[in-house]
Amino acid sequence: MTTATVAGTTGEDRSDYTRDESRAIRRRSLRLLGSLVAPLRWQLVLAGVVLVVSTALRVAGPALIAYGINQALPQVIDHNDWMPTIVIVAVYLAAGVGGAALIGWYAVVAARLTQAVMLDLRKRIFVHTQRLSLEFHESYTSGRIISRQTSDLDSIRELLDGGLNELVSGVLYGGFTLVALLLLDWQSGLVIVAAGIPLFFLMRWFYRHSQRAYRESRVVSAQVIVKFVETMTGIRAVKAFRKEERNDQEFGDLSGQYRDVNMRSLRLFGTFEPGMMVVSAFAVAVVLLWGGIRVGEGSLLVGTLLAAVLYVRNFFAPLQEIAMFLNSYQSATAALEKVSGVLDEEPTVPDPVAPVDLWEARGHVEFRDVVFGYSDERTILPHFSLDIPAGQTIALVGTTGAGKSTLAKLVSRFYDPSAGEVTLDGVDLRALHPKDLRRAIVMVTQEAYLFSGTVADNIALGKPDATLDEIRAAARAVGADAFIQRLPDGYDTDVNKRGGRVSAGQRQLISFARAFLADPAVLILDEATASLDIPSERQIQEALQTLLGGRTAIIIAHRLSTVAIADRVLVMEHGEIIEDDTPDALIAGTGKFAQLHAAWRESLV
Ligand SMILES: Nc1ncnc2c1ncn2[C@@H]1O[C@H](COP(=O)(O)OP(=O)(O)OP(=O)(O)O)[C@@H](O)[C@H]1O
Repeated sequence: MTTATVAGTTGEDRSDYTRDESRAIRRRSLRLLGSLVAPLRWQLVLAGVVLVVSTALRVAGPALIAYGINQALPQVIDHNDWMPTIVIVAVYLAAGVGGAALIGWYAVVAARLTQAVMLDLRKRIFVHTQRLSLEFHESYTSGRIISRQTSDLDSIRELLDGGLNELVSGVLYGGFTLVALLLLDWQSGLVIVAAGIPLFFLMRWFYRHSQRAYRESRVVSAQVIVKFVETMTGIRAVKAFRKEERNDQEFGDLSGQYRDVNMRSLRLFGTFEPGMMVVSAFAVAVVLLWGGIRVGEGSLLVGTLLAAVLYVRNFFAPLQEIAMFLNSYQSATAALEKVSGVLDEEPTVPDPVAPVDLWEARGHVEFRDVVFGYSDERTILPHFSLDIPAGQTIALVGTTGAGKSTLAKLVSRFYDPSAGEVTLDGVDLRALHPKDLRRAIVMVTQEAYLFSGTVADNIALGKPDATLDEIRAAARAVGADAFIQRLPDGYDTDVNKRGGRVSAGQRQLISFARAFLADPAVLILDEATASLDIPSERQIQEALQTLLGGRTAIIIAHRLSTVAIADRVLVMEHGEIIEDDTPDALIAGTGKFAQLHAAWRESLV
């Protein structure tokens, strides 16, 4: 089981994991890797066989040279017999060309495997993060998600593309070389075995230190991306509040930190690689010296000594590659840890296992003794009950932070209550299939987000199979048709192109058309008309009347003028309803709403 302190994305920004936490994270990463390669196992086996055969052919080279010098050459010198030499040369060539061809084939197979794994992982991250609940996205910034999808995936690809191949082929090559050397001249083979001791310690030292450095590097790299994305997405606020200089400073600090962490890991590499070269030089020197003495004594043939020297050198060459692997491995495991954390997150509003059918909702919404808080520390709605009959229009008013948007989020099931239930036509929202829920309940938010594409595409979001006539009818109903007609390409205007840019009020109208087309039983409206000028507000009030007709509506009313179209007004404070009546009755009374209304009327004169 995953340790709670590092479950999912918890503790993601730390780099000081305990042994148990490290183990839990490693297990999670391996599980992910396993699930990625499982469907490709037969291709992996094929790649493995190709690699073993090609490595064996490559390792045969020095042994063939030794044979040629020791056995075939004397035949030429003593008997002018070229046959053995020709045979050896032919075999040597065949092994070389065969090994090269197989390596070429292996490279293609391995690349195909890598691309398959990357495709799967990329899609999984997208599908999964999109599925995660709003709660996750509200705390895990988009910058961090971008960093998972970009730099982390790149590190993993680098590992699979280069590193892993190098490790497997390096280990195989080293192993085969050692066996060949032991068979050819066991005394030289022992030199390699002895060199293994300092090599082991050197590798362990490098691995331990670089693991930490790479983890830190991933954390800081994500912070750099988060800062960048946050600044660019909030560029209007940045400019409005002249935050540029402070941002420059903060971004500069983070980038400097990123450079320092990278320098640290590169410096480790700067000690590790020369260390290996020294061990390699000593090993070759010892084999050459000891072999030379034995050749002098007549107990070793020159060809064997040459092959032994070649083998020792060849043995160390892939070790450099393995060091490269450790480098990309550290970076990729740190990335894999983060990615596996995101993929381990579960939606906090899970889909029902056995959904209740609700094809045609009437729109009766009820809060039954609901308790809700965004965290355990603070309750926003303490024992909240509310009954909204089908077809009623509710206006929610109240001080800022009273819990109006929270109510809306619960009705949309962006969150689930911690106790009690929210029902639609008597069915707990948790039991509804997401498709039924989204068809029955639509929330129009303040931001009225437009996706890239045409105006028609944006309206059609409400009903993907809508015809252009339906789209136009919806736009006409909410009074959006006139301005859309005036856009450069009418309904086909690209909203992201300069000429297609629409104003805040027009955006709001497009999102009304979208909701009208969706025709939900329950419409929630986070009504943000505060920024609109009076003519467009009037236009929007008219659009609202059309939009709300014949359905249950919950309007978070920021402007008291909206309240007039409601059947019922709820005044909220600290997560409770303090007044609940028709607008006229409330205005005639002496309560909070009457005071608010009186103050508002005065402000109009
Ligand atoms: N995602 C969140 N995480 C934690 N707390 C939150 C979150 N969203 C809102 N809150 C808190 O819940 C309380 C109710 O917020 P809510 O947005 O429902 O108020 P509201 O009545 O809609 O306010 P406003 O009129 O300003 O939009 C506030 O105290 C707010 O700090």
